[in-house]
Amino acid sequence: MSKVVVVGDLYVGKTSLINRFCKDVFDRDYKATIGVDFEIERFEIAGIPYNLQIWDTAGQEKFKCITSAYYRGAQVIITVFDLADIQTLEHTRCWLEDAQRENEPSSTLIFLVGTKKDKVSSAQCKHTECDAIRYANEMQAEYWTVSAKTGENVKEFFFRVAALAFEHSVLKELEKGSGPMTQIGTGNLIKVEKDEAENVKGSSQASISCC
Ligand SMILES: Nc1nc2c(ncn2[C@@H]2O[C@H](COP(=O)(O)OP(=O)(O)OP(=O)(O)O)[C@@H](O)[C@H]2O)c(=O)[nH]1
Repeated sequence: MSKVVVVGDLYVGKTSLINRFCKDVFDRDYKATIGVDFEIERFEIAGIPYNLQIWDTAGQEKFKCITSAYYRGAQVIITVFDLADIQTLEHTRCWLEDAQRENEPSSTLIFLVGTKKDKVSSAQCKHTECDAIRYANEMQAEYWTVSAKTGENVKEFFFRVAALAFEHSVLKELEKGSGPMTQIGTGNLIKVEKDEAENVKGSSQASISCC
């Protein structure tokens, strides 16, 4: 299982992104997240059960002292901004710094996600993308654009997160040098050898599924 924390300004669409993926729903009414909330999503990667524990955090400043307590132990940080509001992109650096402060920077996977793609024209999206890619490079993040309203790219995005988190876990177990038998995923004791781990990247995406 990997812990995923989703951070970003209020109203950018963090809850909507998670709800679209985990529950396949979209609510046009805004209900601010109070503190934190989480969902566990089950995947099967290369035949191995693997879970993501996805933490939704409040974007409102007044909850920061609560939410930051939940950043610790994250393997994945998803920094979210609204494609229709460039200021929220500028704030992603601070959100990432806050989340990384609680973690070992080299041990986290980072994603930069522009939401509400349905609200912007393709010209506006491309324009914002130039800045967003620059931010993503600085953050060493992978950049995605999604719409929770239409569902565009949402599944693809989370499947990618799961595949990379799984790969990361396998490689970390190998680095620990805990021997050829290692526990990955939920409940299955699998034998991971270096050659197999190196193949995970290619194979996991091809055979990933959500339970
Ligand atoms: N058109 C459109 N609206 C969206 C999309 N995603 C979210 N929204 C709307 O944006 C508003 C805010 O969404 P939330 O998901 O609650 O935002 P949040 O980032 O979780 O906000 P906090 O909980 O305050 O941090 C809601 O009214 C959503 O319906 C999207 O992809 N397209």
